[in-house]
Amino acid sequence: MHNVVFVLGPPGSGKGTICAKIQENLNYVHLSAGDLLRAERQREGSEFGALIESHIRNGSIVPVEITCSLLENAMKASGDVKGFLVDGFPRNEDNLQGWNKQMEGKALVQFVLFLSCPVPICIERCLNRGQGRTDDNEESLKKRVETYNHQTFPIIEHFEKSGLVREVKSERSVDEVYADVVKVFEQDNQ
Ligand SMILES: Nc1ncnc2c1ncn2[C@@H]1O[C@H](COP(=O)(O)OP(=O)(O)OP(=O)(O)O)[C@@H](O)[C@H]1O
Ligand SMILES: Nc1ccn([C@H]2C[C@H](O)[C@@H](COP(=O)(O)O)O2)c(=O)n1
Ligand SMILES: [Mg+2]
Repeated sequence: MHNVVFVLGPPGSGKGTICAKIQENLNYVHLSAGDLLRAERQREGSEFGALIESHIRNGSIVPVEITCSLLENAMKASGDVKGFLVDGFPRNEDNLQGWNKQMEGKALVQFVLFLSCPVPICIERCLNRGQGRTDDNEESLKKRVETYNHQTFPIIEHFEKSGLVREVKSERSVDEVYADVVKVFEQDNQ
């Protein structure tokens, strides 16, 4: 049974940055759904490359059959670990239903780490990110924020109903955000 922490928040809220620090210090394995999709997009012979690129540019969400299989394969390849940080997933109802169907009996969701951050700050961070992403531009970001507000935030509200959400405000410095994230993991592991 894989232990899983979902990490959600608007684009640019710091999910990847914080997950990298958790992986380094708290023995969780960071799986970014976005990174896995970008790798699949580039994979020689992938039948999904064009589809993935179109969704990424459009800020829309790739069908869960593709994303969830990439996540499950990555978990299987990681062997026996303390747990997984599943970054940027589930991002919509299709993701959630697909996860429940494919991962039933295989994964236990400990909690959802929600990095909340005002959208203008998020957009500024993405525009200054400098990683050459095809979706770090005004047009894609507008659509990504729309997707977050209308499709992803309802998923956070779904988990909130079960008391699984741990919100950390992430407009502060990385160190301040991370200090509070460590407290969340410490409280959960008590
Ligand atoms: N607390 C912070 N303060 C200032 N800059 C930050 C903070 N956290 C992350 N950043 C910077 O903001 C940018 C976006 O961070 P990151 O890639 O971690 O966000 P994300 O939530 O994974 O975004 P996306 O959903 O687009 O992948 C990066 O350039 C990162 O260095
Ligand atoms: N569950 C997911 C996660 C990501 N994607 C696509 C669409 C996102 O805008 C893009 C980038 O994700 P990020 O690196 O910003 O977390 O990847 C998706 O379709 N489904
Ligand atoms: Mg990210």
